[in-house]
Formats: sequence, structure tokens, C-alpha cells
Amino acid sequence: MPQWAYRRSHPDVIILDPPECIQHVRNRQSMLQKVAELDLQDCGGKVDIPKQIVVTGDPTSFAGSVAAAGLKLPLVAKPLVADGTAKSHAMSLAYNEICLSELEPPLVLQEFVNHGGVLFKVYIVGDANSVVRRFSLPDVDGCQHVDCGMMPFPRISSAAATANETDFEPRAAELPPQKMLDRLSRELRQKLGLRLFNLDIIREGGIGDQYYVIDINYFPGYGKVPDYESLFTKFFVSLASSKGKNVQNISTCNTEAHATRK
Ligand SMILES: Nc1ncnc2c1ncn2[C@@H]1O[C@H](COP(=O)(O)OP(=O)(O)OP(=O)(O)O)[C@@H](O)[C@H]1O
Ligand SMILES: [Mg+2]
Repeated sequence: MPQWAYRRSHPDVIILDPPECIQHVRNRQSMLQKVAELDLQDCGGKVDIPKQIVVTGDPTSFAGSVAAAGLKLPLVAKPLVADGTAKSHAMSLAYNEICLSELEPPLVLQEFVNHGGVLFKVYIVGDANSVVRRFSLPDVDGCQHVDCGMMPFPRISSAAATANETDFEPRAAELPPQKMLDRLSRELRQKLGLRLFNLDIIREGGIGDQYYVIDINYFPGYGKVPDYESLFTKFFVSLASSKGKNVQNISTCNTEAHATRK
């Protein structure tokens, strides 16, 4: 059933995020386009995306495409489609041009940005956001690894989800400015037309004010966010209010139902 028809026949149902907007972040090229269009000023940090190209077709032509686009090695090779399957998370680091012909397209080839081995995951729930740190890939020295060719790497951010906070290098672990995260979250929420998503952000060199968004995921695992219960409670209450329902009545009803059950 088309969305307009569903909306018309179910006027009381709140559609949290439209399917076509979700579709937009399942492609690693289109997901970052709106970030590249942003111009955040006076918020304590600059936000961009790493330089990247999409490659399809004959892998022997990839080295030429990389040179033509002026991309610097090493490159992170990411499957173009990010649909939650294991295959869509199979990533590699390419240290030289020759190994690019081993890759299986369609892919995004993205410049690797040294970032002090710390990744920030910003979870967005409606108007609110919450940030957590994760271990990430360590910095690389281009010349040192040039003979390595292609290096597949595991899903490091989830593998390191349980890492001890004290293991982070203190300077690289310093959280991005909250003002920047608020502005970024607000603008992307509007531009993407989504309310429930997260951003993976890295800080160039681990210090300073240049940040890169490297990934956007729809409806991520919110269980890893320390205060997710309160974030979601506020979100649901705001949805109910904006739908014109009387939140006071809902909570009174629930209390009464609860009391009756007792
Ligand atoms: N351009 C980059 N520069 C430096 N490191 C990167 C870059 N892109 C990705 N990484 C590293 O690779 C990891 C996986 O990349 P990305 O988040 O794009 O893929 P993913 O499969 O969607 O991962 P996840 O599901 O864990 O979020 C990142 O968490 C980060 O450690
Ligand atoms: Mg990611």
C-alpha cells in the first residue's frame, strides 16, 4: 500500500520516519550527502565528510579513478549498500593502488583520516542526542604500511563496545563540543527527515576542531546508550503531545489501569 494511502486509512497512526528517508541512509554515498551540504558556524567545531568516490564496474580501473579524484591513500573500502547484512559491514583498508583491483564493487572508497583511535557515536532520539565513545582503528603511517596491500578489518566499534573507559588516551577521548553536536543533530534531523538514527564521528588527529562524519545508521542499537530510557520516554511524550493527545489523560489512564490490576 502506498504511504499516502496508509496515512489516509490510518490517521491515528504516527509514522515515526518515512520509509523513503530511511532508504536514503542505506547507501553510503547518499547518507553523507546532507552532511557535506552543512555549513555549521560558531559552534565549537567544523564538520565535514572524508573525501570519497563510488566505484562500480571493472576493478582494474579503480586505481585510475582514485588518482583522477585526487584521493590520498590509505583508503577505507566500504560496500556501497549498508543494509545491516554482514556483507555490508565487510570493510578493508587499502594501502596501495595495486591492491584496489582485488576489490568487489560496488564500493565507496573513502580517505582514511587519522583520529587518535577514538570514535564518537551520537545517538539521536527526536530532539535529543547522547554521545558515547568507542575504540576505533589506530592511526596509520602511510609509508610504513604500503607493502601491506589490502587489510580486511572487523566491526571494531561493536567489538570494542565493552572497552574500559579508562583505556582511552585522555586527549583523544575528550567529547566533541555539545553545542556542535546539538546543531549537527538538529540540522541533519531536518535534512534527512528522520528522528531515530546515529552518527559515527571522528576528530582529525584526535585533537583540534575538525570533525568528520563517517557513517549514519538508521535505528541503531540504543541499548548501548546509558540514558536511553529517559530519552525515549521524553520522545514518546512529545509525540503524544504533538499529535494533540492529552498526555495528562494518558498517564492518568495508565495509573488507573495499573491500580485496577493491583
Ligand atoms: N574514513 C575513515 N577514517 C578512519 N577510520 C574510519 C573511516 N571510515 C571508517 N573508519 C573506521 O571503520 C569503522 C567502520 O566504519 P563504518 O562505521 O563506516 O562502517 P560500519 O560497517 O557501518 O560500522 P558500524 O556498523 O560498526 O558502525 C569505523 O568505526 C572506524 O573505526
Ligand atoms: Mg559505523
